[in-house]
Order: sequence, then structure tokens, then C-alpha cells
Amino acid sequence: MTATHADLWLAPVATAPVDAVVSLPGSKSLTNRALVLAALADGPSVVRRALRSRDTELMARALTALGAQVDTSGPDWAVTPLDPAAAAVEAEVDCGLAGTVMRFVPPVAGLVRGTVAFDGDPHMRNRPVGEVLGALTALGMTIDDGGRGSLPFTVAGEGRVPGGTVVIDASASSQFVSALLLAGARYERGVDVRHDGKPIPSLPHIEMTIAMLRDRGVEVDDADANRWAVTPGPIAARDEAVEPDLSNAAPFLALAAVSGGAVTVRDWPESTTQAGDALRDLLAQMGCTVERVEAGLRVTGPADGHRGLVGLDADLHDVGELAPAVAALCALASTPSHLRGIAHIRGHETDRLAALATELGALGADVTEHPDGLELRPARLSGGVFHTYADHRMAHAGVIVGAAVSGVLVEDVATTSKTFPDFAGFWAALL
Ligand SMILES: O=C(O)C1=C[C@@H](OP(=O)(O)O)[C@@H](O)[C@H](O)C1
Ligand SMILES: C=C(OP(=O)(O)O)C(=O)O
Repeated sequence: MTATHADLWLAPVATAPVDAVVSLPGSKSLTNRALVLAALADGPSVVRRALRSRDTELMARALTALGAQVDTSGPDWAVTPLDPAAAAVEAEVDCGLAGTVMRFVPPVAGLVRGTVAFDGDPHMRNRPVGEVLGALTALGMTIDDGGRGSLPFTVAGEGRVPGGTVVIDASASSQFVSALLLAGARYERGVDVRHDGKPIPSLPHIEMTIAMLRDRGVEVDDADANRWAVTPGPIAARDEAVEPDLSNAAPFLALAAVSGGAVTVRDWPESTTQAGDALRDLLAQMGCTVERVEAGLRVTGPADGHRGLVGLDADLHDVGELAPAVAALCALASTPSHLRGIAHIRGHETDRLAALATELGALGADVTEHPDGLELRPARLSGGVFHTYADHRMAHAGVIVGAAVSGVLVEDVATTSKTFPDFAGFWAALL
């Protein structure tokens, strides 16, 4: 991939230990689940402090196209649910590069009458969704995907979905299970999802789905491993605030680590289902001091910054979305690292294992790509172009390295708008 000069952003170097307290935007995963559940709810909802970013705006637009009303004009988004008795729609849904839109919205589309055509960014056609489409067909929906099992596809909604039992292989993405559970209560027989395949990644995200459903009065039976049964019934409307995005806290906490400074993220929840909460443990293992303070969660880096970071040997299967930021820190650490259990992140916004190996390697990192992970050994890094492949978290990895190494040019840093408004401006203001 080549980049024009205008695409390149010189990542600011931390010339002194950073000392900052930051308020981060809301969680993508919580916002998009709250929007879907509000669209299916038994009355109007409010999603307070919603994340305003490309993924959440695409979700709001998708649900609006299906007939819900989502008022995104202020920080708190008011949602009027779908009316299954409404006139038939003829809608187009742009999934962009948002896995949550491509996987969570088709199960909803069966509950409205009309035709809903789904497509997205060019790379989105490579991201897996066939298991969800197959499951929805088995549950009684009509879907035309031209036999591809990927975008583009069309859902012919009938305003009702019979539901029932379905077996899927969710080893490529936890979102396959979340997608079916989120809408399942509104299916006539509910939904009983069984997984058959290699272990499911990102399990905290399924826990998040279940917790949000239960909070809205939906009965979910998860007593057996690899099986989730949702009883048919109403989804209660909610007026609820969204937690800050803890996965997007990764680059900011990493800034404390590489600069030998301290960064506090405000409003870090006491308990949460967000995968990003694992950063507390991962950063402590790498030699940072992690503590809860009155303002939030404070991470203090080693006194000599990234030179004091120790490598990490960790299975990131449950928290794969943290891998790019963690890999950037490992590339800067003073002892070797092995990140394992993350074959599935090859199906994320880009093939993240290949992209990280290529781009960190191009800056001088000593990195080996394995089928399910990365090994990184200490090396002296230097500046250069860091390509991002339309992946917000690749951009995070680039700016983390750039905070420690001068001359890192991050290509298309604006791709961070997928989950964070004006990331580059926010980042530069801290340095
Ligand atoms: O349900 C969700 O909100 C998500 C689930 C995870 O997906 P995978 O299971 O595909 O890793 C995660 O990586 C993604 O960023 C968000
Ligand atoms: C995998 C990710 O996103 P998506 O919701 O598009 O799957 C991510 O944000 O790291």
C-alpha cells in the first residue's frame, strides 16, 4: 500500500513524562448494543453519553432505515423503537467497516416488513458473516447473499421471525452469538444458540450482551458452556449512560507506559463487562503501576519509560481487540514477548497479525508472525511510514510507537474516527 504525503501524520514524540487526566468518549460496544436493544424495546429509550463515531452513526442510520427513530443531535440519543406493524420499508444499510452493524442489524431486519440491502466498505466483504446469515435462515428468515456468505446481501423481512434452535460455529467472532441473542427475545420461539467449533474468542463481549439483555428483563439461560437460550418476550426500554470506552483507553494508558509518566482515565467503572478492563492486569504485568484513584484509573509507567517495560507472555483470546496497542508496547519493551490465541484478529478491520508484523517490522522491530499470534524481541526502532489499512487500532499502535521513536509517520490517522472523534487532536494535545 502506498500513501500520499497528505495521508501521513507525524506522530508527536513524548519528550517528557506525560502527566494527564483524560475523559474518554463512550464505548462502541455498549453504545451499539444499547441502540439495537432500544430499537427493539417496548417504549422510548435514551442512550446517554453515546459514542459519536463512524460505527455508532452507521448503527443509528441503519436502525433509522429500518423504521426506528434515533435523535443523535445531542450527547444523549433518544430512540423510538421500531413498529413491526409499520408500512413495508425498502432500505439500504451501509455497514462501513463496523462488525457490530454487519452482524447485529440483519437479525433485526427480519422483524420489519420489507427489503433491506446490506453492503459496506470494500474490506467489509472479506469479514466473516456467513454463519449469522445461515443461522437466520434456519430461524425462518429469507436472505439472499448470492451464495457467498458475505456482503452484499439482502434480507426480506416479514415482520416476524419464527426463531428456535440453531447450531453455529462462532470461532471466528463472538459477534455471531451476540447478534442472535440481541434480537432473539423478539422471535416467536425465542432463540437457542449452540456453538460447535474451536473456542469462541472475545467471550467478555458475549457476557456484555447477556448482561444488557438481563438488565432489560430478558431471560437468558447460559448455564451450559457453548449454549445460550433466550426466552421470547418484551425488551424493556431504558434510560442509561454509556461507560467510557476502555479498549480505546489502551493508547492513552500506553502513553504513560512509554513516556514514564502518569495517565488517569476518568470514570473507569468499578465493575464492567468491557474487555478493555483487562488492561489493568496487562499493563501491571509489563511493569506499570496501576491504581484506582479518586478521579479514575491511573497508570504510571516505569521511571525510564519504555526502556523499563518488560515483555509480555499472554493469551489474548478473550481480549483480541487490545492486541494492536499491546503489540506496540511489546515492540518497545526490553525483554521478549509472545502474544497468543489471537488467530481471529486476522478477520478484524484488517488481518491484524500480518499488518502488525509488517508495520512494526518496517520500523525495525524484531517480530515473528505465527498463525495465532506474534513474538517480539527487543530491538532498536527507527522512524518511517506506519500503514494503517483503514484500521483504527493499527493507528493506535502507530502513535504509541511514535510517542517513543521520532519520525513515525502514521498513514491515514483519520481512520481512528471509526470509534473515536478527533483522535489525533486529542492525542496531540497530551504531548
Ligand atoms: O461485540 C462486540 O462489540 C465486539 C466483539 C469483539 O469481536 P470479535 O469477537 O470478532 O473479536 C471485539 O473484538 C469487537 O471489537 C467488538
Ligand atoms: C474488531 C473491532 O471492531 P468491529 O466491531 O468492527 O468488529 C475492533 O474495534 O477492534
